[in-house]
Amino acid sequence: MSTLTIAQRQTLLQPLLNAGWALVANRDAIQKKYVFGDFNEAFGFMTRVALKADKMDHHPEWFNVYNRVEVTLSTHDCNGLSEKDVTLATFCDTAGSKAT
Ligand SMILES: C[C@H](O)[C@H](O)[C@H]1CNC2=NC(N)=NC(=O)C2=N1
Repeated sequence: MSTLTIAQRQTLLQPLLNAGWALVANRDAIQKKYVFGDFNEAFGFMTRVALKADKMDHHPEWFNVYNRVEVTLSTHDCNGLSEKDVTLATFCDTAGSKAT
C-alpha cells in the first residue's frame, strides 16, 4: 500500500474535502467531525464503521463524547493517506448520513 499520488489527491481527496473532511496539520491525514442527535446515533455510526474497518483491516483513529464523533484517517503502514483512507472516509459519510 502506497500513499496517494498528487493526481489521486486531486481526484480522490478533493470530493472528501468538499464533503467536510479536512487535512490534519503537520500530518498526512484527514479528519471529520460528526454531530448526531444523541449518543445512541453516534454509537450506531461507530458500530457500522467499526465493522467495515475490521473487514477492511483498516482502522480509524477516533474520539467520541456523547453525540460527537471525530474521525481521523491515515494509513500507518505507509505513514500517510492511501486509497484505504478514501474508501473508509466514503463509507463514513454514508454511515453517518444522519449527522447534522
Ligand atoms: C496487522 C494489521 O493488518 C495492520 O496493522 C493494519 C491494521 N489496521 C490499520 N489501520 C490503519 N489506519 N492503518 C494501517 O496501516 C493498518 N494496518
